[in-house]
Amino acid sequence: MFLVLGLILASALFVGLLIYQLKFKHLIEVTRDFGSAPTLPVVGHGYHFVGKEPHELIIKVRGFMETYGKDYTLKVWLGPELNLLMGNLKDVEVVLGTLRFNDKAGEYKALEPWLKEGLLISRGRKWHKRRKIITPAFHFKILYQFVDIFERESRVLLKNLEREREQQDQGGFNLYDWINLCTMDTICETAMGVSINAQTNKDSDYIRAVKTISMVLHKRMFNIFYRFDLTYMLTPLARAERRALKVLHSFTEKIIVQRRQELLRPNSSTQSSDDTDVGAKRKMAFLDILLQSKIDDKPLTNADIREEVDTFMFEGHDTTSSAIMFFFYNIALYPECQRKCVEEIISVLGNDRETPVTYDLLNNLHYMDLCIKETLRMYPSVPLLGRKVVQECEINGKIIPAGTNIGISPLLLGRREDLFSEPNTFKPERFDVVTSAEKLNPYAYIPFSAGPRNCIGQKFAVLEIKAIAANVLRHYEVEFVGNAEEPPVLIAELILRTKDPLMFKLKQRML
Ligand code: HEM
Repeated sequence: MFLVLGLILASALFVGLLIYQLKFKHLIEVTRDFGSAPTLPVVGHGYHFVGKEPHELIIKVRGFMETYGKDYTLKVWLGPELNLLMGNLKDVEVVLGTLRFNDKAGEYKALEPWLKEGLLISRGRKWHKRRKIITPAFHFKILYQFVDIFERESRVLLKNLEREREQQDQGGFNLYDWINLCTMDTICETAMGVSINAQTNKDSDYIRAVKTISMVLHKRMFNIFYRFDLTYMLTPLARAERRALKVLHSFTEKIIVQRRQELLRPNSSTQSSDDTDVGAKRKMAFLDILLQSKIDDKPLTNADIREEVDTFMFEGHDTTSSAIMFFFYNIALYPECQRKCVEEIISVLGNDRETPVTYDLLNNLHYMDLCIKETLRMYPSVPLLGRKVVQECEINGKIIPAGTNIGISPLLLGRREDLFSEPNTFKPERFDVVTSAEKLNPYAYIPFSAGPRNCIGQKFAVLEIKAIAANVLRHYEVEFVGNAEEPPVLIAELILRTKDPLMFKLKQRML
């Protein structure tokens, strides 16, 4: 009996050692010199994070980087998974500035059921070909006509805000929810050419499904029980996700089929005759461009198009609403900046609040540009970028083993004192290339990432933020309700959030 038990134990030990020898010994050896917090066998650094609230994680990781990071590099073992947080700008440049690190880290996996292999997650040749055909969809001619949609949807937002203003009490109200519905309407119309009227019907199946997916992404990120597919699949949350996905996918699919049929009709209003005509006709949605695109001489299938349209829906609304909310938060805290924004809006758009914003007018809002840049430095909508190392490689003399997840944080970089003076103070002028003495390293300021895999929607996003912010500021003085001395407690999900909603009060502005 004891002999059998002994043999089983010895075999288990032998297998364990063999796995260690084959898989981990090399990893441990080559990464020995990286900075690291105290670690335990098997769980690695995992025990530091167990039982922590989502908002405590940023504080913990930032503290580890400050205490244990070497050359702004920190090693974090989560069980058998090796993660490297990188903050050395030369390393950041290698990772983001080249196509060697084109694969996304494990964190993005939770998005796959919805986005499949859309541009954000795809890699290699597929990513390259898709990026090439999607790039013209962000041509200025296309963006030009989208400003009409930004204008129209921000007017609906104003109606909702006016109702809130009339009812608001001392506690103010949660501005984010309304902005989020507005950006949802905007992206739906620009991506698919249809309106879901989220701002007037926030209980539609589609909106509820998007909210469910956001909740799923949050839980999968922070709850260890939901992290592994095998255990996750059996939970009620996974069932809720499957139901939501059915709603989201069938909605996009239906629109694609309809638009395809419309485009086949002779004299279709969105049909363009040649490549250069992209956007020349009115109301060309991203979807129309994808329907007319070819890869290797073949048109894209409905499934191909769906993953890209769904990617726009995901990347194109929470990111911008997070940025708009933090923009209002900052200019509410710094009334002088709010005053300058309004002064500029009046000088560019005039005194008549009904004058619609246009592409050219928005491009003349230079001070607002600086405020948006500074907002995204302090509160980048995407707080962490992740890449997977496919083959062992060297980055500036550091050996990085295959399988490592590399994390680069626009949030941590944006708050570094050695990169930005007074990093916790809102100073839009630092981005003024004419007057500012601060020299900016392009890899220190990366809210839209950098290099070939940067945000394809950057210009779209800035135009939309400006359109919404300008229309709101023309009508209202924005006031933050809360303790202005205490910075908001942040949660670094896929999109940056605050632990508690930021509350605002609006006052009618006298022009
Ligand atoms: C303030 C708003 C926005 C911010 C801060 C932002 C930021 C980012 C960042 C940091 C990435 C790189 C992600 C990574 O490497 O993991 C990215 C990628 C992407 N963004 Fe944005 N984004 C914004 C708005 C938008 C909008 C409005 C759209 C579409 C209409 C969009 C579409 C995309 C797409 C498709 C990608 C993937 C690009 C690729 O991998 O080739 N984004 N964005």
